[in-house]
Amino acid sequence: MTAVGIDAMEIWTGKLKLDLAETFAPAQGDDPGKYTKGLGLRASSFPDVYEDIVTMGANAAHRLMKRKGLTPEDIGRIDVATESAFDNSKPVSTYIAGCLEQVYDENFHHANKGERKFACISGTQSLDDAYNWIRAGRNRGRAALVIATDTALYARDDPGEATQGAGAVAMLVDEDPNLVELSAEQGYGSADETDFLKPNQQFPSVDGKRSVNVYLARMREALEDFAEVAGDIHPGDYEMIPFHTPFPGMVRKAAALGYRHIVRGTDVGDLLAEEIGHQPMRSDFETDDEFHAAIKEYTDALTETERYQDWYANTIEPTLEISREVGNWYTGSVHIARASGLKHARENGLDLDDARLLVASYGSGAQAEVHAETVVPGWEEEIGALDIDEQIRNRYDLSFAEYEQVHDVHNHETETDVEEFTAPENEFAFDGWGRMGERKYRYVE
Ligand SMILES: CC(=O)CC(=O)SCCNC(=O)CCNC(=O)[C@H](O)C(C)(C)COP(=O)(O)OP(=O)(O)OC[C@H]1O[C@@H](n2cnc3c(N)ncnc32)[C@H](O)[C@@H]1OP(=O)(O)O
Repeated sequence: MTAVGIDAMEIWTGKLKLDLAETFAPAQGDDPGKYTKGLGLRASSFPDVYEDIVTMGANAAHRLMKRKGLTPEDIGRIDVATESAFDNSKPVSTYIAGCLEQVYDENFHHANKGERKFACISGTQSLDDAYNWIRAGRNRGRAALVIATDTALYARDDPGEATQGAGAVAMLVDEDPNLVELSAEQGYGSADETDFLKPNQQFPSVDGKRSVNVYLARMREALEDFAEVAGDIHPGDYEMIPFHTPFPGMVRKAAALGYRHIVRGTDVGDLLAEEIGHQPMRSDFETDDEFHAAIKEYTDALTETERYQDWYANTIEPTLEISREVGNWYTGSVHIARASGLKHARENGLDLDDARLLVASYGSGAQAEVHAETVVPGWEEEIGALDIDEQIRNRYDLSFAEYEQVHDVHNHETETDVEEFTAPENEFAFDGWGRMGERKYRYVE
């Protein structure tokens, strides 16, 4: 079977930065440790006044096409995943194709375009769609462009405000990929949940604490389902595990639960039992409360072991480096986690040729999905082409008063006239409104 997977990717961060410890925490009257240690975040990215989900997605896609020497005729499909769409009918992919057509002689008239919605997991679902389209032999030798783009903004003073972010990830899905090959096996954990939703509103209604528990419950189901189809998982099977990362503290919780689950019945589980005792079993306790207290105590002890901490430092920590600087990008989040892990490996001289990744996606509402990926030779060159560190460094550092203005600029309910903080250059920028209320864009040299 020909390998199908991600051939190349590009990342585009919103060009403004809100420093959470230095700027946001003091204004909120919070201890900076809540952000840096508790949530695990240093900063959030925000779009400048001329940026939105279309410009960020189009800019990421344009860089990708330029670097790979592609023209619109090479692309048979453009799928955009977002939970920040501003139109219930016209998909963002048509806006992005329109932008790209300004800079290419050819057009995308024969490319299938769509928009995927299922909260943050729709980025991964769009990869599935592209994978299936190629596997079905419907691609006529062409590749698919998958773009995950979001402005993850919350209402002012919502607890979620600490985890905001904005950016886009563009991925080229093709046969014989140069980055990762996707596995056919997938595990799902899916249920009708009311934890985070936007019923015809821009900013989410969130039950934050519940959303954390729903994430963990669905992720556990997905892991169990994946093991059913792919076989038992050993902690040594996967070099890295990129998770959906709304904030790194969420992944800290998910990783501990995942590890506890996968070591059961393994040699690693036996060694841990000698050190901290066996995992509590429900049948040993009279009540659920007693059982849950014992599980918490066991998990706390587990995360203190050197064995767990080594595994976490190698398998999880590298995937969180970009996220700590940019916040939650919803649909793009798990894809920056993958890029972050691979970038760390390249910078530290790790040989990941043919290494396996376990990729764990999540979307509120709620669904988790787990699949495996194989890193393919060529990955170092692809990852080495990313300039995300430079983009992160070059962001304009907002004062709190400026942050308040920027939040208003992107709030659909408020009208405010704010000067741009950075100057667009060689990129697409928002250019005002059309006669039917559509957004217009231009390429700025
Ligand atoms: C949205 C998606 O993308 C989909 C999902 O993944 S859903 C799952 C994640 N949910 C979200 O991201 C929803 C949006 N976020 C939120 O609603 C909120 O940010 C939140 C509920 C996650 C946390 O908000 P909060 O209640 O204000 O924070 P709070 O729980 O007090 O503090 C956060 C952490 O910092 C710790 N902390 C607080 N102050 C601290 C300090 N000074 N030093 C160190 N740690 C500190 C807390 O103990 C807590 O850690 P634990 O959860 O491990 O106990």
